[in-house]
Amino acid sequence: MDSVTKRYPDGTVAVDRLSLDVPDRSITVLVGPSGCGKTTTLRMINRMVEPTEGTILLDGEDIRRRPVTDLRRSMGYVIQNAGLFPHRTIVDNIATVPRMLGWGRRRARERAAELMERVGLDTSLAERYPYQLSGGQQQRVGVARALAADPPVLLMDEPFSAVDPVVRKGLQDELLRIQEELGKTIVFVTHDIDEAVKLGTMVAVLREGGRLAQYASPAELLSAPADGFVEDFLGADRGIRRLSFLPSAALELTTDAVVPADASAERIAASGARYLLVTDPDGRPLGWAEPGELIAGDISTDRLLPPGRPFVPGTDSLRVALDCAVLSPTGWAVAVDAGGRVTGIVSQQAIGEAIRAAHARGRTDQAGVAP
Ligand SMILES: Nc1ncnc2c1ncn2[C@@H]1O[C@H](COP(=O)(O)OP(=O)(O)OP(=O)(O)O)[C@@H](O)[C@H]1O
Repeated sequence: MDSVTKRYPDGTVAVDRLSLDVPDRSITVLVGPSGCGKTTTLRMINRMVEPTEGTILLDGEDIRRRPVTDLRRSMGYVIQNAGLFPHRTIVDNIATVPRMLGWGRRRARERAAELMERVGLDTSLAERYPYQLSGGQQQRVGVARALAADPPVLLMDEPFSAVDPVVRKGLQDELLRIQEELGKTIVFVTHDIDEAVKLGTMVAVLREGGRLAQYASPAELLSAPADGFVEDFLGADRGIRRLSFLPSAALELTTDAVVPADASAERIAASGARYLLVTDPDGRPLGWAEPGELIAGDISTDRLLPPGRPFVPGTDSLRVALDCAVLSPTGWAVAVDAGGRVTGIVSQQAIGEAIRAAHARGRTDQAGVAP
């Protein structure tokens, strides 16, 4: 998208010289306050709105050179409240585009059933009408319908805004999974920065007047907002949210204070730690105790403090590790492997040091300083 401007006939400049390079097979999110031109931008991509100036290229070709019907067929479109046809059943809603493309009824219905499964809908809902589905289910139908003809591009305009936070999280997770499986190029509009940061490979923050404030990856956005507008828009806790993009794999774990429930008196005394983490015979965490409270060979679990939520280094972020440490009754986070067996513990202080080190590395990387 190269220096694209949309001026509506009444003079409103909805989008002002917007240039964006949308990467293939990833999710690009357009985010910003109400009226900043997100929907207009999205609709210029499928030519529901024609730009006043500038060019939009798809695979290097100016979209104005493609017949509109052809262009739209290569782009699934999902809107808020799904926009389903109320008098058609779910399966017929999903099969709409394949039928328009001349597919036989049976093949189109089979495709619809396959897509229902893909978006997490029970196929027993196929013969219902949209009003007989919950908002979240309708949104899933909307996604399935947009995917029906297997378009390479999906345009999504606030698709999950009308559902409650729990359903919304489920829909977001589902979209990330679908994207990973199908490798679609998705342009996603939202006014919710948390949704943008969660879903986006790249995030374009727009400001009033349809101007681009910043175009960056979520991690870059949170660590280096371009200006005060972006910083305000990101909200107060961006420091913590940024930790979601830092891995916990490099945390240094210690096992000195990890003891099995049948530990000897020498082992208990040898740790020298203020708190010991007691594990069961399989190595799973049972709870915390002070060494003086433990009787060798007879550690009764009902006297232990709860172990707290564990984290999995390599899978979980530093944000999760820090959260585990903050919630732990001892201030130490418990690290486990995929099977839930303790691999070590790490203190809040050590996590704090790892965060500082990661930030320092980030600053060096941004400055482009050679080691
Ligand atoms: N058909 C139109 N004619 C005139 N002005 C319009 C038209 N459509 C949109 N606008 C104006 O263009 C600006 C951008 O609108 P747009 O819908 O693209 O914003 P948005 O960021 O998607 O907003 P929201 O989050 O509220 O949906 C707004 O000021 C809007 O009032």
